[in-house]
Amino acid sequence: MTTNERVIDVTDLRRVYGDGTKSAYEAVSGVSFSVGRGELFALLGTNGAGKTSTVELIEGLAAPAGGRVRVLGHDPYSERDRVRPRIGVMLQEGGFPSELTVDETVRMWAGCTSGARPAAEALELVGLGRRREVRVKQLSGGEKRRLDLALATLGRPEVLFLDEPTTGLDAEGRQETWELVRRLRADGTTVLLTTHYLEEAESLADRLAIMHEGRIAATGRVDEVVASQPSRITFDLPDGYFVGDLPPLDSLGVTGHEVEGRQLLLRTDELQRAATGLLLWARDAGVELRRLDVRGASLEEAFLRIAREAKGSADRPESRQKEMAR
Ligand SMILES: Nc1ncnc2c1ncn2[C@@H]1O[C@H](COP(=O)(O)OP(=O)(O)OP(=O)(O)O)[C@@H](O)[C@H]1O
Repeated sequence: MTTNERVIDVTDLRRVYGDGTKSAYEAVSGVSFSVGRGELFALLGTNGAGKTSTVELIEGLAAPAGGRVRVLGHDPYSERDRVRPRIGVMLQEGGFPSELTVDETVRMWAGCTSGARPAAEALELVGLGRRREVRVKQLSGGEKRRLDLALATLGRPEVLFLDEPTTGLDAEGRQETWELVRRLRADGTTVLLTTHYLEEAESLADRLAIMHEGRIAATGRVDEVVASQPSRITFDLPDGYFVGDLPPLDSLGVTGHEVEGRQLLLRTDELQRAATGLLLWARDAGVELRRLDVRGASLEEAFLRIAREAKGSADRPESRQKEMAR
C-alpha cells in the first residue's frame, strides 16, 4: 500500500569524484526523485550511468557534492544513527566468512542488528530454512544471493535497498526472489531497486527512472515511460524494391526509419495505421514481407533509445570532465 509520505526524497543530487583541485568527474549531475511509503522504485541505466553512485548517497555512505537527500525525513549521512537502524541494504557482494554455516552467519549479523528477526524466520523467508547447517562456501551462487537478502531484511527494515538482487540466478531463482520482494512490498516495505534486467523492473516496479550520464533520462510508471516510445515495424524489403517504392512513409504515420542491408525499420506512434497501410501495399504489389515483425513500444525500446543516444554523445567531443579549479 502506498501513501503520499516521501520515504526517500532526492533533490538535485550531485556527486563528484576527484580531489577538487584538478579536473574532477561528475558521476551524478542533478538527480531528483522521490519514493512513497510502500512503493517499489527501480533505477535502471546503462553501465556507468551513475546508479551505484546515487544509491550510495541515499544509503548515507558518502556526502553529496550538492543537492539534498532525505530518507525517512533525515539526512542519511549526517544523521546516520537515526536512519541506519530503519534501512536494509543488500549489496552486490556480501563477502561473508566462508567457513561459517548459514545459521552462524545470520546469528552473527543479528548481533549487530536492532530488532532482528529470529534466524530461523529470516532463513525461512528466503527459502534457506533447510540449508541452515551448510557452510557458506558450499552454497550455490543463487543461495548466496538469498542469504544476502536474508541479512538485508533481518532487521525488518522500513526501506530496503536492493542492488542487482538476481544477478547470477537462474530463471526459477529469479522468479522466487521476485515473489519474495513482492511479499516484502505487500507488507509495506519501501524498496529502491537497481537492476540491469528490464524484465525485473517491468515486473516489480511501481515507478522507475532510467539514468544516463549522471542524469535521469526518463522516469514515471512503466506504462508512462513505455508510452513515450514509438512502436516499431521491421521487415526485409522484397527483392528489387527500395524504400522509395513504398507509399510515402509520412502518409503511413511513420516518424522515422532505418535501413540495414535489406532490413527496414519503421518507427511510428500510430502502429495500426502504419501496419495496415504497409500490408495493403504488400497485398496490392503481390509481394511478401519476409521477417515481418510488428511490436508495440516497450521498456526495452525506451532503454535502447537512451543507450543509442548515449553512444552518439560519447562519440561527440564534449565530456563530463569538469574543471573544478575554476
Ligand atoms: N570511486 C570512483 N572514483 C572515480 N570515478 C568513479 C568512482 N566510482 C565510480 N566512478 C565513475 O562514476 C561513473 C558512474 O559509476 P557508477 O558505478 O555509479 O555507475 P552505475 O550506473 O552503477 O554502473 P554499472 O551499471 O556499470 O554498475 C562511472 O563512470 C564510474 O567510472
